[in-house]
Amino acid sequence: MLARSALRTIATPSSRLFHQSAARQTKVAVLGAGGGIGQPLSLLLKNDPLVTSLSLYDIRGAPGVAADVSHVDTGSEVAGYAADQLDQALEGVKVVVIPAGVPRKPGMTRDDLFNTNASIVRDLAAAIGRVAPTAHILVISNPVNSTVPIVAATLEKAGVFDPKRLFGVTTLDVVRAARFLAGLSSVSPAESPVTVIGGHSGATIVPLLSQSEYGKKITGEAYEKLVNRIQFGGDEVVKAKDGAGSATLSMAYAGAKFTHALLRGLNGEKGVVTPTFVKSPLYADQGIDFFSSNVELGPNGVEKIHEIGPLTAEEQKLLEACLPELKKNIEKGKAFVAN
Ligand SMILES: NC(=O)C1=CN([C@@H]2O[C@H](COP(=O)(O)OP(=O)(O)OC[C@H]3O[C@@H](n4cnc5c(N)ncnc54)[C@H](O)[C@@H]3O)[C@@H](O)[C@H]2O)C=CC1
Ligand SMILES: O=C([O-])CC(=O)C(=O)O
Repeated sequence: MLARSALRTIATPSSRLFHQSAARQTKVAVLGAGGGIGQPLSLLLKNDPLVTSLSLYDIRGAPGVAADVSHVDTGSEVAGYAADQLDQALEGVKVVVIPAGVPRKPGMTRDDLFNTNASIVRDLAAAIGRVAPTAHILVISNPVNSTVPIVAATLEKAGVFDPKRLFGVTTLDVVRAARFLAGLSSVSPAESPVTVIGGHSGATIVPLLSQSEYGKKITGEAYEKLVNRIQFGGDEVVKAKDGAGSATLSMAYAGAKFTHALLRGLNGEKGVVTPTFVKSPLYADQGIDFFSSNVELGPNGVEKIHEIGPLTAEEQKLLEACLPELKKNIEKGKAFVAN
């Protein structure tokens, strides 16, 4: 019986194949779905053929967003959940994306968001640990360098932490790097991918331009400017929005892009590699146990953490500036849960 339906799947055209893959029940939840990122992210996930069911939660407005998005004529089912329905929203989910929390205003650092967002993320992580302990968790809420360790420590406390299933979403840095480099090199961003390592804030964002075909051609002042723009791209948007928040649309795009990459890996596709902030052995000997580098995604989440490869003297200097700040951010997150 199983074999016959599998054969039918292979024989059907691609639109049916997507439909048939609905049988896998890849249910994705967005926590913070009513917000500036959450709304366009929900729309983009509704359009992802690998998402078969979408569960939208927020303390405000998620049922309305769900009703709206549910009319889009793609195959997935959509449900919205109100403030007191977090547990229902998490039932049976395989992937949880978290853009819940406050964004920056001009003059603030991401770390200034810690006081508000740390407890939001901790409480959501505790609910995931209770209701959906085997879900893959994608953290967007800032400061990512601290919120990811907060989720890890919360799950650890509950006895359900699996480092293969926790990801800080640093994809926007990768998206910006490719876009900015493409502009300088007069090529399409698809031709100018850049690996970005470290964390997700200012000096902790380390683009490895020397490992990119077009990036290695950028030198001198142009190199300094490009690195600075990648590291402080978030500030560019915060300033332009002038008090109305930070990146939402490009972040929704980046969040949907990373979610799709993870779903491809979970579905067994080989060779899906992208930077993400995970529990990592790369600098653990220096007390830095979370780090973003290229990670291969597979059926269990993190399949393989890649080495960072050869660095130029300039990149080595960037990394030296990154590590102490990243360490402080990680320790702050851990201490919040421990105390
Ligand atoms: N990782 C990254 O690259 C990026 C991260 N961000 C971060 O994403 C977060 C969200 O940004 P925006 O969507 O612009 O903010 P927003 O204020 O527009 O939306 C946040 C949403 O979270 C909801 N929320 C608050 N507490 C909640 C809780 N306990 N449970 C569920 N939902 C809750 C709010 O009701 C709101 O709808 C911020 O922390 C921001 O700094 C933003 C851009 C890029
Ligand atoms: O800059 C911010 O606060 C939001 C963010 O993380 C980004 O755009 O990279």
